[in-house]
Amino acid sequence: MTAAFFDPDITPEEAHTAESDAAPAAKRNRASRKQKPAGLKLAAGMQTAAALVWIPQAALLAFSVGVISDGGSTTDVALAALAILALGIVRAAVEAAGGRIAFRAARGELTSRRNRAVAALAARSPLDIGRPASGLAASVVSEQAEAVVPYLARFQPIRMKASTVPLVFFACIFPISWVAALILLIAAPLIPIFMALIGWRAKAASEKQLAETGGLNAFLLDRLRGLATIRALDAVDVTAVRLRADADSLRSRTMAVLKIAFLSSAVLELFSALGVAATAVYIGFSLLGSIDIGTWHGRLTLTQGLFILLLAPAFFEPLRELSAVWHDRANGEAALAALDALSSQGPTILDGAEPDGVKAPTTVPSVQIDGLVFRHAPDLPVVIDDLYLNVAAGDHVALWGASGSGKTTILSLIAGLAQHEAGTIRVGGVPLTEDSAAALRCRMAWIGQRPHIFSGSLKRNVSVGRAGIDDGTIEDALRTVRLDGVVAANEIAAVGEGGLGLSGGEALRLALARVAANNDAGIILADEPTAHLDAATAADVTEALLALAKGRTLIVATHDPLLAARLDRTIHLETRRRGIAA
Ligand SMILES: Nc1ncnc2c1ncn2[C@@H]1O[C@H](COP(=O)(O)OP(=O)(O)OP(=O)(O)O)[C@@H](O)[C@H]1O
Repeated sequence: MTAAFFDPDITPEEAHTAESDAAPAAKRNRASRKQKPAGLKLAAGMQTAAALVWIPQAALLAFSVGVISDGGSTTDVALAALAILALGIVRAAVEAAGGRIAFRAARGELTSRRNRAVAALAARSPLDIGRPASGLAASVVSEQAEAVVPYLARFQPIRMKASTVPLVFFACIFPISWVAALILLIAAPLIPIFMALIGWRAKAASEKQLAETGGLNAFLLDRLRGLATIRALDAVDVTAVRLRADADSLRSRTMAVLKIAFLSSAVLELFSALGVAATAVYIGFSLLGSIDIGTWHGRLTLTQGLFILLLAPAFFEPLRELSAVWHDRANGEAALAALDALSSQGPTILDGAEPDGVKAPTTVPSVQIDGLVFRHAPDLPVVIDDLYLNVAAGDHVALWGASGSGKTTILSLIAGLAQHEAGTIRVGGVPLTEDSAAALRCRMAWIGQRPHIFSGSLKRNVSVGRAGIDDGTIEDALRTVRLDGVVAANEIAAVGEGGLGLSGGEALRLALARVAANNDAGIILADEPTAHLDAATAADVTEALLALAKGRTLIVATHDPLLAARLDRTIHLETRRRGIAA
């Protein structure tokens, strides 16, 4: 059993992924999250090498034109033409292979960061009020995270290209003409300077836009869940106005990001066009004989001039590509930061990084609590203070106390859903620790006040993705809780989201069926199972629960005197802090 069993916002599939590496992933440090995938370096190297192939191509092209202008025939340049073609093919192949490697590496990196974020979310304690809103988490993990791929697959290789290729081209041009080299040298640095200035603004704008998107998603999901309440309180218009305002704000943030993206492209096009034009003017006048400075030896020849002219646009090409992907960087870094924020540590459930092979008790477990102390956060007062509790194997007990006395908290602590501050909890004699929690939780079943029902068939709702639960077991479980006649178990969409189509009592019986299908659960933890039910339905649920609890340990937090009276004993909790030895 994992946190996902208790967490309505995590699907069984996510739970399965998260289960394997929840805690270790959550504990990885920030530095490791900043590492870039290894394949990207290779891809960047290949794309840079492909760009440099243009140098011999340009040299051969200039040489061929020079030969023809000196009266040579096309056969004199046939070999050069073939070499240009061959180099072109090599260049295209290397570039395509580099692109493919970069894309694969980026997708792999995104998948592992997504898994890390989902694992960290699954490991967060359900008692943690600082957990990210479900809509925000869903938006970051599914939608915003996609911005990581273009950032890693395009921006990273192009950045390497932009920092290498112009320097090599400069080194090729400088020995021929220092004036042409000087023109490029003056035009080139202006581009990164302006790009950096614009980039800072772009990143800030992009972060704001992503935050706004996440906020809007969280708001939307929250309000959709509470649609009935909103209607009942006649707050539809207010909600619509707020939604419209949020959507407007998102629109203006998106436009701000786009404005900056267009501005950065315009700046770059301007400087690269000026650089190429100035080089062309210089070479043109040099060839016409109007200018005879700028070369190291004599006047510029046609071959030399053409070679420089062919290299000049290619000199700016990587910088132009950099501009095209510049806002990928802003979006990508903002998405990485958002994923990292989801993966950041908060209060977690007990779930060890490397279970040390602790064996859960094979017989029906007892629960023994000694000197338990718990607070929800370091700056909050203690909720459970020095609690002693002894529940023998097979015992059925009620936790009784005023609202706020800590009944739900105690059940959560027994299930290891939060870390206690002091004291020990033993389940079947095994101390509940990071290492033993996962194994011990496999022996527990939880019935919450409002069990989360997933949209889909009853069968899927009973099995919730757990391995080893076959159709026969599910049908038996539904029969045990007398749900078999309510809706067809196999029907794909038998139940709507949040249990739509089931009454409150039926939803609770469905939660009981989940327990009935779990033969390993030696302890049942039930949190106010009869709350919100009418007397007849509460009696039904009580009967079903008691039938299910035969031969198992049962701890029920309840305010229901009829339910408490049916259990072996009642443990009274004082409101606030002090527990009673039981
Ligand atoms: N996630 C949380 N973060 C901070 N404080 C919390 C959190 N959950 C509960 N509390 C506080 O802890 C105390 C105990 O809450 P708990 O839900 O365990 O009480 P309870 O006895 O189950 O109440 P009820 O009978 O109303 O369900 C309460 O004062 C409550 O305000």
